Amino acid sequence: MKNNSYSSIALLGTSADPPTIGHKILLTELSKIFPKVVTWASDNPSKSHKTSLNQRYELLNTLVEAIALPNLELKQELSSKWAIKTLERAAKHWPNKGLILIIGSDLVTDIPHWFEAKNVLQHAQLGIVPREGWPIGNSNLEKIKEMGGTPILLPLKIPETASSTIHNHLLFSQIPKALLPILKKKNLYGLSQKM
Ligand SMILES: Nc1ncnc2c1ncn2[C@@H]1O[C@H](COP(=O)(O)OP(=O)(O)OP(=O)(O)O)[C@@H](O)[C@H]1O
Ligand SMILES: O=C(O)c1ccc[n+]([C@@H]2O[C@H](COP(=O)([O-])O)[C@@H](O)[C@H]2O)c1
Repeated sequence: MKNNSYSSIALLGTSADPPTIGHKILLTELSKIFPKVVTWASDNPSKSHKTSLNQRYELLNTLVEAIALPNLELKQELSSKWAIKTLERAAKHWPNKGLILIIGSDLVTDIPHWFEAKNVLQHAQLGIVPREGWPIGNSNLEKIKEMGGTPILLPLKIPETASSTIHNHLLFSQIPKALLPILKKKNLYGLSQKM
C-alpha cells in the first residue's frame, strides 16, 4: 500500500435506506485513518428506494451528528446517482487534494459497469472495504486496474449489516440508536411510536 493513500479525502456515498450500524462503524473507522471523510445520501440507479432522498439525507445527517467526529462531514451537494457527477463536483471543490472513493467489496464486480466507469476510476483512487460474505477476487481487481483504476484494500473490519436486511426482515438491532426517535415518529421501516 502506498504511504500517500491515506492522505486523500475519503468519499463514501450511501443510499442510507436506512443507515445501519455498519455505516456508523464504517464512517467512524474511516475517520480514524483518513484526514477527512465526506459522506452524502444518494439515489442508486439500480435500486428502488423505500423513502425519499430528502428523508434519507435527514437520517444520514442525524447519524453523522451523533458520530460527532471533527473530520467527518456530510456534504449533500455531492449527491448524484452517478458517481462521475459526484467526483467531478468533489474535484472542483477540493482541486488540490487526492480523492479516494470508498466502496464495500460487494460493489467490486459492479464498478466496471458503472456509468463512465473508466472516467470514474481516473478521478479517484478506489478504497475497498472488505464486506462479510463478499470475498475480493483477483480477477475483479485486475479488471479495475486494466480500466486505469488504482484499487487499495483497506484494513477495516465492519460487522455484517445491510439496509435491505432492516427493511426486508425488520432487523431493528442493525439500526443506530440515534435514528430510532425519527424512525418511530415518522413510522419508517416498520417502526412506530408504540414500539
Ligand atoms: N457492513 C458493511 N461492510 C462493508 N461495507 C459496507 C457495509 N454496509 C455498507 N457498506 C458499503 O457502504 C456503501 C453504501 O452502502 P449502502 O447504502 O448500499 O448499504 P447496503 O447495506 O449495501 O444497502 P442494501 O442492503 O440496500 O444493498 C457501499 O459501498 C457498501 O458496499
Ligand atoms: O455511477 C454509477 O453508475 C453508480 C451505480 C451504482 C451506484 N453508484 C453510487 O454508489 C454509491 C453507493 O451506492 P449504494 O446504493 O450501494 O449506497 C452511491 O453514491 C451511488 O450513487 C453509482
